[in-house]
Amino acid sequence: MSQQPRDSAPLVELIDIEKHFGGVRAVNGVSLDLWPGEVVGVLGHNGAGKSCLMRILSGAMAPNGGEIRVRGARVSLDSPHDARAQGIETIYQTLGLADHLDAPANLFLGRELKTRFGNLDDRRMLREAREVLHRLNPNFRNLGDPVSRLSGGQRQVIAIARAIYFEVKILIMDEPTAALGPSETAMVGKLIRQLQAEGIGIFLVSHDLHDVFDLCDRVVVMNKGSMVGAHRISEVSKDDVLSLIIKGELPPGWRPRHHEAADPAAAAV
Ligand SMILES: Nc1ncnc2c1ncn2[C@@H]1O[C@H](COP(=O)(O)OP(=O)(O)OP(=O)(O)O)[C@@H](O)[C@H]1O
Repeated sequence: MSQQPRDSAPLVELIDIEKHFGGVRAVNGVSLDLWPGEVVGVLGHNGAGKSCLMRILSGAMAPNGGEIRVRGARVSLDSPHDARAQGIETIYQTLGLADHLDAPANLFLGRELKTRFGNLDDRRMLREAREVLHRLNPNFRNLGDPVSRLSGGQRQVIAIARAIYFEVKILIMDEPTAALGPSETAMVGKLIRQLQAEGIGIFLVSHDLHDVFDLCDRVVVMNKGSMVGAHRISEVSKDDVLSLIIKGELPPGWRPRHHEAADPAAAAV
């Protein structure tokens, strides 16, 4: 879990974000921040507004209102390109990999390295891909195979490597373990902790409470477009979070669990 001191600016602040579709308030005045080295779980039923909020942060959807600040400065994220320029990258559940291409080609897809003569620099892309993939997983093999032949876990490694290579600061991960078996889920968990140790902030959109309690420092819960809870993971139980997801409120008489006092960052939430 993150033990980063909280004396710097947040990596990102979403302030009073609004998104409407006709009468549907998909995102209703949501404010949320993310700090370096922090993993924040974003939870909620289908239709709660998680995807819309994350799509707004990834530049894929324009909000109707609100403000986004990256490292303290107000930004306008009019496209995924704008978001990437701010160090914000999204790994969707589908991973966005081109199945017929190999790992290096996928890592550099759309951002290929060129020689000084303007040709594709395949040798350098292979060398750099090998370096970053092996840093994440020393057992990564089959760099020349189309990624369709790789396991779900290896495919996740490529998607994460792509983010790391391009120096992402804020990573949005959409259900990263939904399609994985137990050992690959554990490997992705290890990767997430590695990213966290490098100071990357992660929004983890998930329906899996086990993953959330295993990996996240904080959890935010959305219900019908509104944020109904934002808690350090140490102060809530799974039942508390389920109550927020289902009823939009904590159980009657709720009190924070007490062992969060051991976490020095807790006081700053
Ligand atoms: N392009 C769109 N046009 C109209 N309504 C939309 C659009 N995108 C989302 N919505 C509506 O906005 C609300 C929030 O949807 P959103 O996809 O953000 O929920 P979610 O919490 O991500 O759900 P899921 O877990 O199913 O992805 C829903 O009522 C949804 O029907």
